[in-house]
Amino acid sequence: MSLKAISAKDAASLDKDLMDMGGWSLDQLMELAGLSVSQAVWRIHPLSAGKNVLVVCGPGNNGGDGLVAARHLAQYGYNPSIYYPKQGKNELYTRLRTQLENLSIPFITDANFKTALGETSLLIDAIFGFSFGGPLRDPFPGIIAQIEASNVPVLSVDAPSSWDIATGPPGQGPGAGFMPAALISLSAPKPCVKFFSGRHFIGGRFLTPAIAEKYGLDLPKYPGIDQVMEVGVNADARF
Ligand SMILES: NC(=O)C1=CN([C@@H]2O[C@H](COP(=O)(O)OP(=O)(O)OC[C@H]3O[C@@H](n4cnc5c(N)ncnc54)[C@H](O)[C@@H]3O)[C@@H](O)[C@H]2O)[C@@H](O)CC1
Ligand SMILES: [K+]
Repeated sequence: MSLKAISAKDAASLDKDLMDMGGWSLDQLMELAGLSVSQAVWRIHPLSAGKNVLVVCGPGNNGGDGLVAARHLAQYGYNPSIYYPKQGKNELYTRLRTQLENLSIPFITDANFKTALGETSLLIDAIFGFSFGGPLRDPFPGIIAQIEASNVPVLSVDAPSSWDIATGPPGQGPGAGFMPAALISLSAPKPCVKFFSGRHFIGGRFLTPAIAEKYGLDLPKYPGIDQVMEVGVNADARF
C-alpha cells in the first residue's frame, strides 16, 4: 500500500487547521502522535528484543512526539532514556519533561551520549520533522554523524532527521548515508519517503474526512483500535 504524500507547507497548514478550526490543542495532537510512535516500537522491537530505548529529541514538536512516546514506552515496561541536547521554549516541553522525570526516566548529558548509544538496542529519532531546513546547525551535525556511524537500529519519527523533507538525504556530510531501519509518518508521508527503504508505518489517527479531502490525502484504514498501521516494507528492512 502506498499513501499520498503531503508537502512540508501543507503539513504545517493541516496542523494549523486542526487547531484553529478543528477544536484540537497541540497537546492532544502530540499525545496521539507520540502514542502511535510507541505502538510502532512495540511492533518492530518487542520487549523481548531489548528494553533499552534511547530517544533523541530535537527542539521542536518532533522532539515533543519523542517525549510522549518515551512516557508510553516506560508504561509498557521499556527502559527509555532521553537525549535532549537543545530543549525548545514551549512550556509544553517542560511539562512533558516533568512527566518523564516523575517516572525516573533519565535525561542523559552530552558527555554520556556516546555511552548511551552503545548500550541501547533501539534509537528513536525524534530530532526533526517537517519543519527541518538544512544545513544542520550545531550541535546536530555531530549527533547525526554519531547515530549514522553506530549500528543501532533507528526508528525515525515523521522524517529521517537531516533529510530534506522534499529532496531526501543530503548529498554529503552528516546524514548523507543515514538510512533508518523504520519510519513512522504522522498524518501522511512526507515527499522524502520515496528515498526511504525499510519498514514504514503511518500514525496520528486524528484526520477527519474533510481534512483528508482538503489536502488530497488518503484516510488510513487503521485496523481495530490500533493507533498505527504498517504501510510498506522494503526487502532491506532490518527488523
Ligand atoms: N499533524 C501531525 O501529524 C502532528 C505532527 N507533530 C509533529 O510536529 C513536527 C513538526 O514540528 P515543528 O514544526 O515544531 O518542527 P520540527 O520539530 O520539525 O523542527 C523545528 C525545530 O528544528 C529547528 N531546526 C530546523 N532546521 C534546523 C537545522 N538545519 N539545524 C538545526 N535546527 C534546525 C528549528 O529551529 C526548530 O526549533 C512533525 O514533524 C511531527 O513530528 C505533532 O507533534 C503534532 C501533530
Ligand atoms: K525525525
